[in-house]
Amino acid sequence: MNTYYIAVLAGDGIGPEVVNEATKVLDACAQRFDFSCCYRYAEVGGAAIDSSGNALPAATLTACETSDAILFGSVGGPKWANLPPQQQPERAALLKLRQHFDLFCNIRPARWYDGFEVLSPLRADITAKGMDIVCFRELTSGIYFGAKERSAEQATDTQTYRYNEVYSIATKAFEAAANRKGKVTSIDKANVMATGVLWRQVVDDVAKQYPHIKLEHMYVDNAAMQLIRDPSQFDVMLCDNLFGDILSDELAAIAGSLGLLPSASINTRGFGLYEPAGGSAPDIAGLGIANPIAQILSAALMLRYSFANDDAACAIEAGVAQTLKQHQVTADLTSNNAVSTASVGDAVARFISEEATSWA
Ligand SMILES: NC(=O)C1=CN([C@@H]2O[C@H](COP(=O)(O)OP(=O)(O)OC[C@H]3O[C@@H](n4cnc5c(N)ncnc54)[C@H](O)[C@@H]3O)[C@@H](O)[C@H]2O)C=CC1
Ligand SMILES: CC(C)CC(=O)C(=O)O
Ligand SMILES: [Mg+2]
Repeated sequence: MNTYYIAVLAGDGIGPEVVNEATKVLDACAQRFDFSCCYRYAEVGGAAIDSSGNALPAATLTACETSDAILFGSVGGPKWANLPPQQQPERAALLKLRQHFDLFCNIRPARWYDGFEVLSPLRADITAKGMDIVCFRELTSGIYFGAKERSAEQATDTQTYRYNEVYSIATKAFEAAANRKGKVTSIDKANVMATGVLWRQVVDDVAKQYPHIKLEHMYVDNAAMQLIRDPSQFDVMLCDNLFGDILSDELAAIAGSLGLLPSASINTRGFGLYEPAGGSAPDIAGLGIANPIAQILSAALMLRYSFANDDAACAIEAGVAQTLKQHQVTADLTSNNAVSTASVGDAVARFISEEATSWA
């Protein structure tokens, strides 16, 4: 029987609540698909600052380095927002982990689900019903990692992209498109940014190796508008670090909620960190109402990308679709009869256990 070694870093805000549901679902999968999970729980983010003064303690890094994958909740919140920038949980823990493990490739799939009431006005628009998009975001370079300066009078962030960095993420996007609808939309701001011009040139170079893939370039401002106007026109979106961060929250809103959007951040060796696209949601933390689906679907991506267990990943995704269809949804997706975070996790886990025979 395979054992999957997983570092579990729940972090702050809703992190612990939703991570708990993801491990519940993983345990149901382990029983059904005959593997075992060895969890290495470790502190990260604001919680780690509070207990040890360090957002990414050495023991946490060791837990990650000795595991096959990281299941990550979220970090940050108002309690730590006034720390010096280098010590804040988002930079000192999350960006550091992304950089340490070279997790250059961030994958955020966003799709339309049936069956729950529409709170987002975008969901009322029939065009959103065709949405099935995967966003490939460059994750370890660009403006988040460039040199920064700040004085009382001015502040500077620097964006640098190297040919190889763009090449690597673009190749991942084209590979994905070859197994999907065969279209890549590359997002940039080449009309005003030097990095945008380089980005476009490199993507054109990569495209030459994929003659059957349709490539279109789109400026980011137009992309933000086109997504709302007609998300079904997109298949694979290819973005730099900043634009991918922003547009993926938009994807989540079109799908219905930030609580639906998972992410995989992987390196060339298949090692990955799996986390919801959203943050620690301090406004709802501790209330038992956070949507755990983004975290649960992130666990599915972990099974697919780090453990090559597509059957178990598909079972989770089917369980999520079924749970949404049966209107077992948290308050972000309905104005009446919302269920708790734990109830959604229970419903997905039950589906995996009870529908086990049909997945044999
Ligand atoms: N990967 C990470 O750890 C990230 C951390 N953050 C940090 O999280 C903190 C809060 O940031 P915000 O800008 O408020 O963004 P956020 O993503 O935490 O929340 C934005 C809105 O979406 C809602 N939301 C998010 N996830 C949800 C879920 N699973 N179920 C239901 N509703 C959900 C929140 O309640 C809030 O109204 C900040 O410290 C920020 O830096 C933000 C993004 C990513
Ligand atoms: C620290 C932030 C860059 C995290 C975030 O917003 C994201 O990865 O989507
Ligand atoms: Mg973000």
